[in-house]
Amino acid sequence: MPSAAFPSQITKHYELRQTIGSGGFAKVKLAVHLLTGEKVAIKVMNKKELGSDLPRVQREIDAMKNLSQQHVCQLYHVIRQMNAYSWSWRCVAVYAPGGELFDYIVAKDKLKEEEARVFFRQIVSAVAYIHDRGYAHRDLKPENLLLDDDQNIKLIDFGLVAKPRGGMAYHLETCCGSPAYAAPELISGFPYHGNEVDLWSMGVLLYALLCGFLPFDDDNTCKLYKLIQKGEYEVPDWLSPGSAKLLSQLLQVNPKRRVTIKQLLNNEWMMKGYAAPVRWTSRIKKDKPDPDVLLELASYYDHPLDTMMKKVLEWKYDEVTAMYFLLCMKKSKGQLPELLPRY
Ligand SMILES: O=C(Nc1ccc2c(c1)CCNCC2)c1ccc(Br)cc1
Repeated sequence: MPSAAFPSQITKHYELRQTIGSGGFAKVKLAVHLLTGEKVAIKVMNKKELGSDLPRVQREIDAMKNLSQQHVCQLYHVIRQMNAYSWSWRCVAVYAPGGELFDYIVAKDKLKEEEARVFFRQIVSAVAYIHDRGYAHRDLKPENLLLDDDQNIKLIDFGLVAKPRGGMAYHLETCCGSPAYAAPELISGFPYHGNEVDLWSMGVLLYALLCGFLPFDDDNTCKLYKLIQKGEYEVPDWLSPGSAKLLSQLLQVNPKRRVTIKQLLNNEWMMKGYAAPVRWTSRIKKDKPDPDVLLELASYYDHPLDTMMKKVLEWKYDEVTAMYFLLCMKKSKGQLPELLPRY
């Protein structure tokens, strides 16, 4: 156990604040990065809650290290504490002051089509990006979609992500995710394709955004599964014909008839009021670090610029990676010249 004399890696770089989320096997705490003053979220996972599900933690961390996009929650720093008897992981990531999209929908009852479209375009952007990188999320639901301080979507919780060997063509055998958002083929136990499962969950998500309740809902899980496998749901009269049509394209029981993520990018409903298809490629260029931030880091660590560039490009998700991303955040808020203390 770290003592006051030997501060843990966490307290060396972060000031822990209140718990902002907990559930399942993880707890999320708000924290402040001491050097930049930026707020971060720290997801604490330990063996006690996870049981032997260490692979799930490893999957989530590996996925988050490979995913960097404007609508995917950015991982900053991974701190693991292992001893002979146990282990714990702390993932430092973007803090989302807007909280969960779930709470936003509950507070507003349901969203107008125009507002739902803004969010859904960002969700499609995030999913198109992770699918292109060969990942299926498999647990898409409003609780795993957070809102940042500009009310932009940040996708989290890659604990159930699947990166089948050879991209998305392989069937995934495991059943997972949250029942109300689970695709028929997933709950039937048949082999399924992760990307098709994600599209079904996005249909349930869009329905929840537009209606304020779920298309398939029953307290009894078996009855819920039967409803999902039948694929019949209520179409409230406030839904526009365009919304109803898109929902029918997403909530197709036969995954081969379901709309694909690429078709969604310029789908008629998605394009209403917009001049361009959904932009899904990443605006974050990890292979070309920001020169202003590099300069600030090189000055702080007292390294030549090319040495600092090499250290950043190792992407170790240590304090250097955290400093890089947090200084990028400060630059985006016009605060970069605020010099870091020099030792
Ligand atoms: O910011 C996060 N979560 C969050 C959840 C709920 C709320 C917030 C953040 C904002 C604080 N008020 C309560 C509402 C968050 C960020 C990254 C990760 Br990984 C996991 C959670």
